[in-house]
Amino acid sequence: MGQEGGGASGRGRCVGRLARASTEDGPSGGQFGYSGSVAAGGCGFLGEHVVRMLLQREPRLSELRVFDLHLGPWLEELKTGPVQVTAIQGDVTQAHEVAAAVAGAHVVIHAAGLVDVFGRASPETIHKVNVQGTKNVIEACVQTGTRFLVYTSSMEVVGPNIKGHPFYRGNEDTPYEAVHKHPYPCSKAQAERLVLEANGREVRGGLPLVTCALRPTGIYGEGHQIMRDFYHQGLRLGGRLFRAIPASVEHGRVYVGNVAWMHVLVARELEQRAALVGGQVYFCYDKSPYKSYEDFNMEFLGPCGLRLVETRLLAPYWLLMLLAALNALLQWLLRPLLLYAPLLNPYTLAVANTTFTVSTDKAQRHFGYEPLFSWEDSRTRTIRWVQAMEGSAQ
Ligand SMILES: NC(=O)c1ccc[n+]([C@@H]2O[C@H](COP(=O)([O-])OP(=O)(O)OC[C@H]3O[C@@H](n4cnc5c(N)ncnc54)[C@H](O)[C@@H]3O)[C@@H](O)[C@H]2O)c1
Ligand SMILES: CC(C)CCC[C@@H](C)[C@H]1CC[C@H]2[C@@H]3[C@H](O)C=C4C[C@@H](O)CC[C@]4(C)[C@H]3CC[C@]12C
Repeated sequence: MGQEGGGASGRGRCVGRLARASTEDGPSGGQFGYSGSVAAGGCGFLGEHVVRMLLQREPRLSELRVFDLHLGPWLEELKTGPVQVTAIQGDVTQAHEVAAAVAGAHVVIHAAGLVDVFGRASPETIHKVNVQGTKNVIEACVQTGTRFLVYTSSMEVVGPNIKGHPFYRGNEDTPYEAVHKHPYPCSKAQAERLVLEANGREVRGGLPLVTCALRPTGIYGEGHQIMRDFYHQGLRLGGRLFRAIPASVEHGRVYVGNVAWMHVLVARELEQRAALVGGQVYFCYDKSPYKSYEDFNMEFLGPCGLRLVETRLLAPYWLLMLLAALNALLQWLLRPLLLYAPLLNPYTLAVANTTFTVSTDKAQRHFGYEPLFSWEDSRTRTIRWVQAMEGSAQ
């Protein structure tokens, strides 16, 4: 009952209102009732938006458990509202901590993960967090009787592939040769498969588990670390960024508020539409324009005082490939001494240089998704966030 520690081991740390997080609670519908949710990874970039969206847009919610390895201080402000918010510091790789956090909840939104395409973490760690962590979430649902699971997958499950084939305005059924080598997309693909295969498994209490996976393209918005990095880099370079990738290479981007909304909506609809939505994948999309990665970033960084300098003649593609290879070599050589993980490496260059855009209405057809934020709103909110950043030129 109300144990500080949040988990059977006492390792997971509960802050805020204490809640029962023991695996003895029994199947959902128990103490926390129909409307208890778990947001795993709830303190990350996307996770924070999911948490806030659940509190704003899910009137039936009575309890929300925010489970994360690193808890954010902003959770404190949520504790005065009508919903019981319980912050649980825990690790998805620890099965007992996950089971304790999930027990008795109605639905789990699993957005915890290691997002690393820069070589910061080892392939083993990426696998452990993204694949073993997801296995633990699934097993926790099965053992404790939680019936509904929404998994944050990624466009990277599909591509871009190692051959650099473009995926142009594709949808969930578009044929594409998905071949991965990098640990991050490999881990996301494996985890997504596990989630989809778990659909229909019998959970404690005898009812079937209902799962689905959402595949965001590159998410942007308030809290986006790479946008922050580009902005600060631009400030250091005297208000300039240098174009590295041709403007003709298009990237699918989606606003974080719309990705969060899609998670909340599908979590709400999973029960009523289990037969249709269970076991399905959905790209996350909105009305953000198709542009190159750099031109898209300039939609926000431009109004904040940065300009994009054309350098195609100065930096031809072969030179970028050389620099990317050099960065990879330096990373390997320096590893025993320090972590060298620049944005440019052979993998990020290949992704940045391959068109990947989606055009679909599957989420609209299956569970009534419409973007909550227009492109104009998404742009304004992101610009305001950049302008408010420390060291801002504004
Ligand atoms: N950012 C994007 O553009 C993007 C695009 C597509 C999919 N995704 C997916 O969305 C999810 C969230 O990504 P994000 O961009 O918010 O990343 P993020 O790093 O900001 O958030 C991930 C959260 O997971 C938590 N976490 C990491 N390891 C954990 C562990 N062992 N136990 C518990 N919590 C742990 C982190 O502390 C963090 O709060 C990820 O699964 C990612 O693969 C992100
Ligand atoms: C030439 C370089 C300087 C350009 C650097 C840009 C590069 C760091 C960007 C370009 C595309 C970005 C990825 C893309 O938006 C989608 C995803 C999927 C998501 O699941 C994780 C993040 C990721 C891989 C983005 C990472 C940063 C990338 C590669």
